[in-house]
Amino acid sequence: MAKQYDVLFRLLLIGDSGVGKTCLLCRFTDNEFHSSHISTIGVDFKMKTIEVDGIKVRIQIWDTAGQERYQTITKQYYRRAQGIFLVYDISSERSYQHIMKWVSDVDEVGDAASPPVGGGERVPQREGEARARLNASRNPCLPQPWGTRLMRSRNGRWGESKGSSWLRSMAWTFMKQVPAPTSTLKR
Ligand SMILES: Nc1nc2c(ncn2[C@@H]2O[C@H](COP(=O)(O)OP(=O)(O)OP(=O)(O)O)[C@@H](O)[C@H]2O)c(=O)[nH]1
Repeated sequence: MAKQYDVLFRLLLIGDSGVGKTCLLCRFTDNEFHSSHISTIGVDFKMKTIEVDGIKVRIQIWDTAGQERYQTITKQYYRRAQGIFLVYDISSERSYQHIMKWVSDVDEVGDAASPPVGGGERVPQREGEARARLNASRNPCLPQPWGTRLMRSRNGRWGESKGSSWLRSMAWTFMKQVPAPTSTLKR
């Protein structure tokens, strides 16, 4: 049977419990939103295949539990990921400040970029979105928020633009050993 994709990317979502990681993933893969919060237990994953410049890219996204008690399990997935999304709730300064902690967890197993730094408590949605854009523009290591585009590697475009205005959560990814898509293409 013909291979259903040319290149596979393994990506990971991390961040505090309740910031919207599972929702972000459901919106991306199934275009669905669930208002209930059922905490992820350990890890879960979803896949989606998209076509970029004629290349079939299969994206396998691992959704991790934000709760502390699962971290021994979830950390085991960091090393195998080619990209990691740091997710926070733009209406919660606390979840944003915790991004530092998530980055240092990732640092323990590989490369990481410096996250933006903040202060304060509850942040109004518009301000949170504006800050997210500003932080992304200030730090070239952190690509644009999810609402603008999914991912962009240093070697060129291979992600998909996916605007979701309803999203409070913003995600960034920083690249770790991302291969140029062409190097892994089926010939
Ligand atoms: N209003 C609003 N609510 C959201 C949004 N994203 C997620 N939520 C809500 O936030 C809650 C938590 O969402 P989840 O996606 O389950 O959070 P999570 O980060 O996966 O949580 P853990 O699995 O515990 O780590 C749910 O009640 C969602 O409905 C959003 O963009 N807007």
